[in-house]
Amino acid sequence: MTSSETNGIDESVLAELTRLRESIDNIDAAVVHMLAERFKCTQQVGRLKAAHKLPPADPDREARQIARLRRLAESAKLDPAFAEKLLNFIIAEVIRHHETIASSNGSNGSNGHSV
Ligand SMILES: O=C(O)C(=O)C[C@]1(C(=O)O)C=C[C@@H](O)C=C1
Repeated sequence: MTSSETNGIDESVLAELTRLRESIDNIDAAVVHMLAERFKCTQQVGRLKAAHKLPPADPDREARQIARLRRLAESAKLDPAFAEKLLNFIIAEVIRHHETIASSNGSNGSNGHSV
C-alpha cells in the first residue's frame, strides 16, 4: 500500500465518497424538513375536513396530484413510477392522520375547532 492509500482504498476515492455523502446528508435533511412542513399543512387540512364532516380521502385530488407528479418526475429524469409510489406512501399516512383527527373529534364532544 502506498502512503496515499488507507485500507486499500485510495485517499482521493475516499475524499470523493465523503464529498458526495455530505451532499446526500444535506439533501436528506432538506427532505425531512420539507416533509415536516407538508405534514403541518395536512394536519390543518385534517382539522378542517373533520370540522366540516368532509371525507378524509379525496381520490379525484389524488389522481390530479399523481398525474402532475409523474409529469414533473419525467422532466426531472426521475422514474415516474417511483414518484407515484412515494406520493401514495405519503398520502396514505396523511389519510391515517385525518382519520385519527376525525375520530377524536367525534368522541370528545368537540366541534372540531381548536383554539
Ligand atoms: O387535499 C386534501 O384533500 C388532503 O387531504 C391532502 C392529501 C395530500 O396529502 O396531498 C391527502 C389526502 C387526500 O386524499 C388528498 C390529498
